[in-house]
Amino acid sequence: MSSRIKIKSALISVYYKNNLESIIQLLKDHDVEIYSTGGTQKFIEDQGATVIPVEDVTGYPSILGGRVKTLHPKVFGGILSRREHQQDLSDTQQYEIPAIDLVIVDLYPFEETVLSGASESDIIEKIDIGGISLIRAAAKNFKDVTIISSKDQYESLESILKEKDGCTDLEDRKLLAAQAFDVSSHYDSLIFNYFNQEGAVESFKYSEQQQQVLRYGENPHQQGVFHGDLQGMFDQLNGKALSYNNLVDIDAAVCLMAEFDGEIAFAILKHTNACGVATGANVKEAYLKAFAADTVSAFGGVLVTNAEVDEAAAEELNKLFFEVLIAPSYSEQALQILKSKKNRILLVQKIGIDAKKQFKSLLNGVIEQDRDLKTDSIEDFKVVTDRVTNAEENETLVFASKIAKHTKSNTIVLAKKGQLLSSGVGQTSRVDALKQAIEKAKHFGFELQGAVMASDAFFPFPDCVEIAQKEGIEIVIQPGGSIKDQASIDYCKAHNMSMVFTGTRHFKH
Ligand SMILES: NC(=O)c1ncn([C@@H]2O[C@H](COP(=O)(O)O)[C@@H](O)[C@H]2O)c1NC=O
Repeated sequence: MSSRIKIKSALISVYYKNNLESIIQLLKDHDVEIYSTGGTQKFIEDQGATVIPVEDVTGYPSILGGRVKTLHPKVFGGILSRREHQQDLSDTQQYEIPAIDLVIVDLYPFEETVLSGASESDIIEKIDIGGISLIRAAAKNFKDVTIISSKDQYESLESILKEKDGCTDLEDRKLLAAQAFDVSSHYDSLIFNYFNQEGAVESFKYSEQQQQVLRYGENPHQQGVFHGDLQGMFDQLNGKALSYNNLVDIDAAVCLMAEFDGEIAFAILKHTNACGVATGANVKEAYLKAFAADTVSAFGGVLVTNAEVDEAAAEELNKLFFEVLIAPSYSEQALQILKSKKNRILLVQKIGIDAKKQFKSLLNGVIEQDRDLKTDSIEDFKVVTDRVTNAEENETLVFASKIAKHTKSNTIVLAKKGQLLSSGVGQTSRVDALKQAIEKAKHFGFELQGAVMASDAFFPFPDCVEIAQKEGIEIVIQPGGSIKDQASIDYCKAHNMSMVFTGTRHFKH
């Protein structure tokens, strides 16, 4: 079988007409017979090309407001007929069905319409039926037909036609068919998810059309790929390619930093946990306070801030060996300083995370949950002791609870005004988490008198408040909810401590 096919006829039906001009010119140059639908036909004719209206083939006008225009045996017969199949040949001859060698479609913009907040009826009208059918038919018959299933593929069609003198090869057509089924299945997944917002149909469809191959997976002998639009979220200004672990840490860093709205903050993360977090009057101050919490763990860390990195901050940051820095922007001078290390990954974060759901593969499936979008605020506080907290203490409690929320369970966070002192992370018991936090804070020279203690989940026993009180910690924030809450409350009351309940647990597994 000769795999190279000369394109003699094309059906073009596209929503967005732009960038089609050079394709039309090429088809004209190769004397390709062009069939087309209403708006597309007009656009092509304006380019000076002759077009056969699809109505001339079907014998029907476009009806039902455009819901039916190409859906006809004379169109689909011309696409689906196998050129070397006797029965197909005699059928197409008998019914005078013209062969169509190339199909170019750009679908109605369903996703764009949903995102625009359009009404349900407008959204329904943007479900393309004829176009998707053309795409699937042409892709099925890739042995004989070339399918261009989106405006994003015009450039590749142009180069194939130029390079191969108006012809396509089997490999081209098969690859384009795979791309076509990618387009059609992605389109249908979006429609399904729109229809199944309440989850009535027990099925999971997650579709991403972009991907980035990562430096490697969790370890160098594992391969890794990110499925999604990384470039839409970050500009990488410097450094080596991102790895799987980088992305896991970057995600944790970005989620933590999203908690700090309206104040300059800086965080240093290792293996998804913060080892330094602080707010400050400027990035340099916030960084130095964050770094002070653990000058050892910061080595090789993932750093994040929510304000422009200026020269003063960059000079300090440059003294540290770190893996990744994420910021909304960098001054020219800061960039010059930070780019001095060629492997150092510098990212500009352009947008936040707007996903409402989280997914993870486990066992032989995928687990899904709502993202934890609850940030504990002073309005949530319920003081359960006689000693109440003042405004400044409340601010520190909010600060500490934000960090606890983004730290692996079990965690205990110790903080003073706008500064993480230490935390115990991912421990199998809450007491161990507290002991780890106390030891770390002391190691890095912090005085615990006046510090607050935040816990991601309730205290099952009064042991943590006892240990904390003996270290001079007098203010505690926790969700509450243990059947033994009263034991911790009684201990706090007996020792003139304050205890605040938030009512929301923040486990992070
Ligand atoms: N109904 C049909 O038979 C049909 N055939 C093609 N389309 C779509 O109509 C659009 C082009 O329409 P026009 O050329 O009239 O601007 C394309 O996005 C194409 O995918 C159709 N429209 C929707 O289903």
